This record gives sequence, C-alpha cells and structure tokens, in this order.
Amino acid sequence: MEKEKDKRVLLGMSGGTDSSVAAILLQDAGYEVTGVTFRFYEKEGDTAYLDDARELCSRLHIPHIVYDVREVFRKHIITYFIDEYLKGRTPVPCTLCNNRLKWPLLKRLADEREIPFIASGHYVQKRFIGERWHIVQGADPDKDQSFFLWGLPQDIIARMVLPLGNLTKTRVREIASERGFLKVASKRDSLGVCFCPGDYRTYLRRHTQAGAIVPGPIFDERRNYMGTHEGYPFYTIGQRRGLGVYRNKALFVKEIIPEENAVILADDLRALEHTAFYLSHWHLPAPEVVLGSQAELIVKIRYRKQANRCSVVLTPDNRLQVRLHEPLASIACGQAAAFYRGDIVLGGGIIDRVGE
Ligand SMILES: Nc1ncnc2c1ncn2[C@@H]1O[C@H](COP(=O)(O)OP(=O)(O)OP(=O)(O)O)[C@@H](O)[C@H]1O
Repeated sequence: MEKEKDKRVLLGMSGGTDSSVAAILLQDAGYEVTGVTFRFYEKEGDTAYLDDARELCSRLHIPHIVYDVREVFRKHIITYFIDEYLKGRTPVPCTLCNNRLKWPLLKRLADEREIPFIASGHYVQKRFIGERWHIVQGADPDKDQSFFLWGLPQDIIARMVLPLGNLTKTRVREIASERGFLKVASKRDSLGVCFCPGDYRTYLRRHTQAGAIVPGPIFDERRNYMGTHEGYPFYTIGQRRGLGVYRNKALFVKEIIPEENAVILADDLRALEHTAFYLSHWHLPAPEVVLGSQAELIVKIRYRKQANRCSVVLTPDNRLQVRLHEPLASIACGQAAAFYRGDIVLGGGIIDRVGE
C-alpha cells in the first residue's frame, strides 16, 4: 500500500471477512480508518451484519457509521433488476451497484467528512498508466472482482485504497485467524446477487404483479411450435436446462421476444454465435487506447475467466461496436462487457444490441 501524508480512509464494511481484514490491514499500514456500513438490503429484517461490523470496529477502536440506503437500493437496483428481466434482458445488479451506488456513496460520505481516501475489501488493484488510473485484476484469480468495476471514474479510482488486491482469499482468512478474529475468519463467502442469492425465477414470481409473467409459446428457429413456457423472464440467452421442452438433443434459448411473450430455441449452439455487439452507457478511462486499437484487446462478458479478442469502434450514435475476432455464443442484452489488456481494465459498457 502507498504511504500518504493524510492517512484517513473511509472503508465500506459489510460485516464480512473481506472488509474486516481490509480494516485490519489498513490499520497495520498506518491508516486512520472510519468504517461505514450501508444498509442496502436486509433479508427478512436480518441486521446481524450491522452488529458484526459495529463489533469489529469497536475491537479495532475505529469509528463506525451506519448509512441507510435501502430506499435508493430498492429504487435503482432491485427495480432495475426486475424490469430488465421483464424486458427480456439479463441485468447486472452488482456492476450497477458498485459503479453507481457503493463507490459514489463512499466518495460522497468521505467528502462530507474531508477524508481523502476510500477503501473496500474488493479483490482488485489499481495502477497509474499513461496519465490515467486503471482498475487492475486482483492477484487471486478465483476472487478477482475487476469485472464489476469498469465504470468507475478517475476521481474515485484515484482515492481508492485496496488492501486485498494482492492477496488470496486463503491468505485473507489466515490473517483473520492469526490476529484472533476467529468469527471473521470463518464467515461464509457471499454468493451471487445479495438480494437474490437463490433462483432468480422464484424472486421474480414473488416480486412482480399478478399477470406480469404469464405462460407463452416456445418456438424453434423456423417458428414451429415446440411447447409452452412459464413466462419469458424465466429464460436467459444460452440457457439449456429447465426449458420445459425435451428432445433427444441439446436445446438452447436463442431469442426472447417480450412483445410476443415468445421464446425461441435452437438445437445447435452455433446458431447463438455472433461476431459483434454494441455497448451503451460505456466508460473508457483512456478511449484512445481502446478505440481503433491494433494491439491485443480482450473483452469479457462474464465474471468467470474468459478471453475474447476484439476491436472496438465508436458508432455515429455514440455506442461502441465490439467486433469479435472469433464468434462467441450466448451474448445477452443487458449484460456488461469489460475490456482488458493483460490484467488492466480498460473500461466497459452495457450490451444493448447483439449482431453485426
Ligand atoms: N453493506 C455494505 N456497506 C459498506 N460496504 C460494503 C457493503 N457491502 C459490501 N461492501 C464493500 O464492498 C466490498 C465488496 O463487497 P462484496 O459483497 O462484493 O464482497 P464480499 O467478498 O462479500 O465482501 P465481504 O467479505 O467484506 O462481505 C466489501 O469488501 C466491502 O468493502
């Protein structure tokens, strides 16, 4: 971690292992830490995470703030999540939360308190390259969270301190137990979307109005009727299980047509392949490095390891056209795409059209 003169930092504390160890490491590095826990969402009113964060701060003798953003979270993240499925798209709530809510809030609260730095327990690093700050992959390939942070502006990245960026999760757990924080060391990893950790279909059923999701036809690519689905929002592009239609070969969701409440299946994954897609809401820290670049540029459309070579051009309507060097299957509108060169994040955007 860098040595700075004014070493006050505002740390986002979820009450989990990562942000707790981040607090310990920041203190070790001489930072004067203030912890803030955002109340984003509470499953059945469970506020144990607040007690855990408070308890840890008290053990470390650091001030702790609780900031209630449940209404904003519901309005901007949960509503967006449901609406995207109802539009036949695949939402990216964690990307949106990090880029539009969590980090901007940390910055705002730090500004209000004149605290120069903001920190988290994310497994990412940052690097200053060619006059700009960039997010860089975390050292632990299984925990790297850089895919979610492509949208952060310079004034946020510049102030970020990321104590877990060069550590593995195993090492983070060891640090917690070596320092006597046994409860912290043994906490389970959080899985998936915080407000919808299980099957999103059950969640959609519970949180949409009656009549919003109704059965409709499943067609093959030639529009032959194949069966009935339970509601198009329950399907995602590329899905091959739980389709409700059985043939003696694999079937894949190729298209979702909300206006017709129809789902189109293909029996060959190659029918889902494309060599281009378009991004809106894009953000590039150094546009000249990505646009028209001849050097190796990688685009990822999923969190897990992936490496698709591409070139990118700006369209007259201010979208990014991503041209893939090899065809890629199962690209869905609504998903995020992030650009990389090596371990460096070069920005990203939201897929809003698939095809050439
Ligand atoms: N409710 C929250 N309030 C404040 N900061 C948060 C909150 N939730 C997450 N963060 C911050 O964002 C980081 C990444 O959160 P995320 O939920 O993706 O990871 P995590 O591995 O579950 O982290 P943790 O082990 O700290 O819960 C956390 O380490 C923490 O710094």
